[in-house]
Amino acid sequence: MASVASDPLLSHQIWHKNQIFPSKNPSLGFLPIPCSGFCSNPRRSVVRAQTAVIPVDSKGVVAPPPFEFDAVSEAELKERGFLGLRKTKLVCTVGPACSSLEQLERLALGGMNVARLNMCHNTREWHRDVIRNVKRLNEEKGFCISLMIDTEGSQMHMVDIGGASSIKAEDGSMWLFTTQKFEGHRPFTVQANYEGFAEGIVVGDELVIDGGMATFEVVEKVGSDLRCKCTDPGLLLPRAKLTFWRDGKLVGNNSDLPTLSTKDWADIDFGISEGVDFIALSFVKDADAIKHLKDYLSTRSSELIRVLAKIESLESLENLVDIVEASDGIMVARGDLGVQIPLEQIPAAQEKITHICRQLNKPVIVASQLLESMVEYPTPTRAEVADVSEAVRQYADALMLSGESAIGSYAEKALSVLRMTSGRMELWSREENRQSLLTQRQLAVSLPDRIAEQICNCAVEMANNLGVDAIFVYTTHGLMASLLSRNRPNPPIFAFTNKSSTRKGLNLQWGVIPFGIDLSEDMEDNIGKTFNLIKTKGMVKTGDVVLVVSDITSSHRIPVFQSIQVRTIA
Ligand SMILES: Nc1ncnc2c1ncn2[C@@H]1O[C@H](COP(=O)(O)OP(=O)(O)O)[C@@H](O)[C@H]1O
Ligand SMILES: C=C(OP(=O)(O)O)C(=O)O
Ligand SMILES: [K+]
Ligand SMILES: [Mg+2]
Repeated sequence: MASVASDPLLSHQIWHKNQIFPSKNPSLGFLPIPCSGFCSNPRRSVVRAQTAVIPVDSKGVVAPPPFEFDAVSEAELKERGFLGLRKTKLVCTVGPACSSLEQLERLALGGMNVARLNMCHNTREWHRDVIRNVKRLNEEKGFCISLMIDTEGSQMHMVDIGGASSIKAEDGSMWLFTTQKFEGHRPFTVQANYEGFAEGIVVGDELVIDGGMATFEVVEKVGSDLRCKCTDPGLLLPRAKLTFWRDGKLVGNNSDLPTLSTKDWADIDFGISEGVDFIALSFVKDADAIKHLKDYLSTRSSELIRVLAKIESLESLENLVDIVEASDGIMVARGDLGVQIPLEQIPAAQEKITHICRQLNKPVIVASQLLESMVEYPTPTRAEVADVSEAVRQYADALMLSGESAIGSYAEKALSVLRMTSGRMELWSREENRQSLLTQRQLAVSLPDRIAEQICNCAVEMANNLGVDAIFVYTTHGLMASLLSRNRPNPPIFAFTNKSSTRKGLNLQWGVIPFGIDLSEDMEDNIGKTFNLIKTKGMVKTGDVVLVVSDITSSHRIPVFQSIQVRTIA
């Protein structure tokens, strides 16, 4: 079994500055683990990952790999032991600052599990190149990075401001908010993107820019335009969001805007044709849009594409449980949520959303402004580190970088802050045995599903009590793996699946390391085969103790449907 002393996280109780921050002393590394292999800058890499060997036959034809694993998890396991494996998953938004093959590779080595493409920005051709780069890295270098597209959605916002990066609105200044189209910039005039933006708005209403960057009062309606006086000075940024408030409540026409615009559907078709793994739906209002998109995907794509609902509007909060039930996962999109609800309500909303997701067994991503200052600066604020820690303490499945990776100067470093901070908080939660404090409501209704759920709950209790090194689960659609993950066990969950979409989907789930492998009907055969492969790769060794959970039909001679076994690696 992995001893405490062999676990770098456990044996180094004191947070060492050089784990995140580059030392001024060049002899002290950026990270505790030196880099070898294909990373060019040793100060920037996290783990040694070896290039996967793709079998090629005598005619040069590439054979399907018999066993797909994640080179980064493999390296992390060898370096840090079972308990040192990171459980919280990391999502990076890919933008111009990190889109080259080399930059993506560095993010992959830094622990990126999912690459997110925000379809609000850039062209489809640009996104296609990124998708192909990520797939190439997966194939050639043995990474397991899933791909997510995030729809633009419909929202009221200002259009560009004639190329300016911002405009100052002074206290008491008068402005026209208009739907007229014009090129360039006109003083004290702002173009809104949506013709009906002023419908239902009355004199005296408050117009808030970007959730509080500046505030105006509506003083006159001029046709479909609004004349407004600045009451709280501030900055207007390109595409700044517009919301109207009356008596402390949101008013206006956002709800008339479709969840999926024509452009969104075209982006979704693009995602299907490029074979993405997740589609994140912006400004979801209710479960209907999710169901509609899932139906559409089931007829258009042979592989399962998972649909994530972004909770970023008042309406989505009102229909939260239905939305969580209908979707394959959730993103707490705090950027726009902070435009639609008062900022001080976001922490409670986040905690509630993460809790409901765990109860309903859906993965949840906490997103936006986690390390916002790192877009410009090489160190995070203490408050940002505390925010990241809080999301990990709440057992969110994943954390997301937005501008920090898309346009920031310190993408890899921001990723390493997420990695080190989450590792630290996971260790603390284990030491405090915090997962046992969380009671779970029963999910399943049918007897087979209830059995699966109970097996997973018991398996995790056993795994924690026995202190096993790892949990192995054999799963076709990922249900058993996700039910194990839901219990947030101490040991890592190695999930073996024969479906590529299951492997990429499980990538977003807390504590799950997915492997691709051919599974047979014979469970003993599967167990023997995976033990051998994992041992050959040096990921387990003789004497390691593994708790094995399976839900795949065994051979006709021994029809085992679900089982828990504790095995020692021979
Ligand atoms: N594909 C891209 N091309 C260009 N810029 C991008 C891209 N993706 C993201 N960005 C930039 O990164 C910033 C942060 O990304 P994100 O949070 O996803 O978007 P937004 O700020 O629009 O909500 C964006 O404001 C945008 O400036
Ligand atoms: C993640 C978010 O969505 P987007 O970046 O697409 O606005 C958000 O609003 O927090
Ligand atoms: K978006
Ligand atoms: Mg948003």
